[in-house]
Amino acid sequence: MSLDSTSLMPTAPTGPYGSLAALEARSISAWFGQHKVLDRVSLTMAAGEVTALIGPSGCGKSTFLRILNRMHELIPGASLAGEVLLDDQDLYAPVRRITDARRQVGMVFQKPNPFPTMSIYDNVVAGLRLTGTRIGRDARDALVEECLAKAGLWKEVRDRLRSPGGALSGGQQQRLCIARSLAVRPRVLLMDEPCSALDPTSTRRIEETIAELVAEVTIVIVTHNMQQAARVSNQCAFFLAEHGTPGAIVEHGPTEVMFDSPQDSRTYDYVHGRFG
Ligand SMILES: Nc1ncnc2c1ncn2[C@@H]1O[C@H](COP(=O)(O)OP(=O)(O)OP(=O)(O)O)[C@@H](O)[C@H]1O
Repeated sequence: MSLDSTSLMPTAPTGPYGSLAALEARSISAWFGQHKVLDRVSLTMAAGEVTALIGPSGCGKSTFLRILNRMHELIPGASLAGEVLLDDQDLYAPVRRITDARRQVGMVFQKPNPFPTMSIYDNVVAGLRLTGTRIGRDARDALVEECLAKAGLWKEVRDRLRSPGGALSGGQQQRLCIARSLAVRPRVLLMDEPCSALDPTSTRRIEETIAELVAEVTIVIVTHNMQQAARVSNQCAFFLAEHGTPGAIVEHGPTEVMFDSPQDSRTYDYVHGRFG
């Protein structure tokens, strides 16, 4: 597949976004009990870019993503080795609180998961309570509008902010989840197949939102949709777990190169739909 003129691939920002952060994974290995599922994976996810993680089912993409915001360690029996650095600071340093790591590295999941009975407004600010952030009413109102606007949802919900989040369509719920993630001002946003439960129109809107958001937050997205990886990402990393071995990165680089002239024939075969 070649990249075409419909690409939404954003360019790295040149604007006044001083807080853009790079995320670097160094030699990450992961286990569930005795089962090793990732083997020494290293990847730098550049500030102000969208990095897509691609590869067949079961090669460890979601596990890798969960390690990037310290969710992996919550799973009973799960363990890991290696380092994750957010702007050169160790995310797993003993002095760093886990809630702080999650605030700085947010996550949007495959299935939209707003609090269904909570209002749209309260959904957006729900993360503030969890992180113990206190702000006044006016600032809160402004934050809700800002985050809903950034998630591309403000115009659709501005007149019904007190309606329950669960009353929105699937695509709107996913954009509400993006707004909720943004409200705590993360420096990195992880997205685990955020469009796989959505129709093509909602998918397109989320992709447009990603293209706009990357000006202020570094994005890492797992996707099985190669057209989507081509449209939204600047960089791609191809994961593979061959013949029962733990997942590893075969190749990574600029998306255009990964699709048009990768070094490894397995990368070419995968992105062109020949397996997986
Ligand atoms: N909670 C868990 N307990 C035990 N094993 C797990 C758990 N979660 C994932 N695994 C195993 O870890 C390996 C990697 O799974 P993971 O979900 O990270 O892969 P993936 O590439 O994201 O797959 P998919 O594309 O299907 O989501 C698989 O062998 C899977 O069975």
